[in-house]
Amino acid sequence: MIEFKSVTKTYRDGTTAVHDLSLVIPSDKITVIVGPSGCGKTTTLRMINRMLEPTSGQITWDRNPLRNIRKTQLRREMGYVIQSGGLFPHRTVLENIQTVPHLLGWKKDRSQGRAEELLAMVGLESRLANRYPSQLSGGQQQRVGVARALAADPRVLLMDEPFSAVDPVVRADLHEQFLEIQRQVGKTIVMITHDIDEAIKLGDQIAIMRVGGVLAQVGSPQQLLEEPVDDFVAGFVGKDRGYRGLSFTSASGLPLGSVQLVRDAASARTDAPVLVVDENANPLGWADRTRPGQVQMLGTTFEPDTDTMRMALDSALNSPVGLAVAVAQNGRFAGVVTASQILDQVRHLKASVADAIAARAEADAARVEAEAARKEAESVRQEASRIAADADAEADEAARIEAAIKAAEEKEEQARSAEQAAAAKEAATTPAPTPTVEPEQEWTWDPAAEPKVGRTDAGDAETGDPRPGDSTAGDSNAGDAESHYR
Ligand SMILES: Nc1ncnc2c1ncn2[C@@H]1O[C@H](COP(=O)(O)OP(=O)(O)OP(=O)(O)O)[C@@H](O)[C@H]1O
Repeated sequence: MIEFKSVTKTYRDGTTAVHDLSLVIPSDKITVIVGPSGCGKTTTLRMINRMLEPTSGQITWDRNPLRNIRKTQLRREMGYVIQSGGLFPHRTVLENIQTVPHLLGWKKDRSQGRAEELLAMVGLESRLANRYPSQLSGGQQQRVGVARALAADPRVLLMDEPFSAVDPVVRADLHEQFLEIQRQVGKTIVMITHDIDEAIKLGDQIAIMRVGGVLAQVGSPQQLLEEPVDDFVAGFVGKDRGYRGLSFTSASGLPLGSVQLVRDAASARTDAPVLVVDENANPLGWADRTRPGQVQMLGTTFEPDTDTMRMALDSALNSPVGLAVAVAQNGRFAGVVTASQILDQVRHLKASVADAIAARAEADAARVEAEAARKEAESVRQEASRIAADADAEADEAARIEAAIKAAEEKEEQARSAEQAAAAKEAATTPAPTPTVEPEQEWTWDPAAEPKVGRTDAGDAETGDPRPGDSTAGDSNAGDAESHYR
């Protein structure tokens, strides 16, 4: 697999030939790069064998950056075919084909054997082996170019407009041959063309580029025909893309009807179409209604299991009675179908394709929504775990503070105990202080306030309080008075 990752190529004069190209070229398949003149096709191709280096981005081959692979090694493992073959004019056909084996130091016998083998593979007669390129037709030169590119059995084949210099008939022939070779060798092929028909015919995958070196769409031929992403692609794949699209739809689901079969056209006795068949029920032609006993041409037949709707429609349109004749693999008559039945089927399939596309679009939208929801959930989860981490940190901090408070209280308690112990010690060693006598409170006597009952001259009977002015009180009861008024 070759992968372009956001590759841009800007030439020294400031021309951006390829802009931010991301493209996967799968192994063992044909990828065709197609687009109008100057859209960057050749620049893209030349970056694959490092004839040009990207200005930015990266190209990998089986996940290895191309930058890490030596150019000489790269070019041995990648065959390169250009317009008109690009053959060396002073070397014969065989010598041209042996170019890379010669560079690799193969023994003469081996490289000559390989060249002869390839000559046959590309459909050239051995008598052409010693001719020079100028003695070959354009198509023959092109075949030699392909043979030369395949000589050292490279893993990748890069082809820059390989079939553009030959006429349409030769080109169609070369296409068939090329597809047959690919069936045999199964290389990873990257081909450039500006011809969308060629791209549709040959490509497993087509990359359409627009001027400015921007990839417009990549997909299978059928995808491009049925689901062009925009007007540029729709315009590029052509106005008759609906009809061409039939080439990718199998004829297997067509409803097949029956007709009368006869061995002898003369035995046809009805105005309805009658098919003349041989002893194995292989169709021969239609009984001619206007000339009894004569057989009208059959036109083309189709095999529902292997042929396409386009072939079935061709068969119906070419039929003198308007019926396409379906045959089994062994050629036996299988049934008939009209052009309008074929078109009904096509409309039905198109509606299913449209439904499938709509369903896919809905599924894509749901996937995008689910992805957004997943991202949202992820960010909420991250936020929650951040909050939890903060809460943990706060709890740690609170525990630290609590421990500090406790430690401080313990210290205070210790200090208090130490103070008390010190005070007790001091008290034990200090003599007891002499009790101090408080000065007597001044007393004024208010005779009006004195109660009238229970009073004796000796003092207050109830309280025992001495009367002020009692001259003996201060002398004989001095201790009691002190404790009383204190
Ligand atoms: N060496 C160069 N220096 C400056 N600009 C270049 C150089 N080579 C190509 N270009 C420009 O880069 C752009 C892409 O060229 P490129 O040859 O890759 O396109 P292309 O699609 O292969 O064209 P075409 O189909 O005509 O061969 C064009 O505008 C071309 O003029």
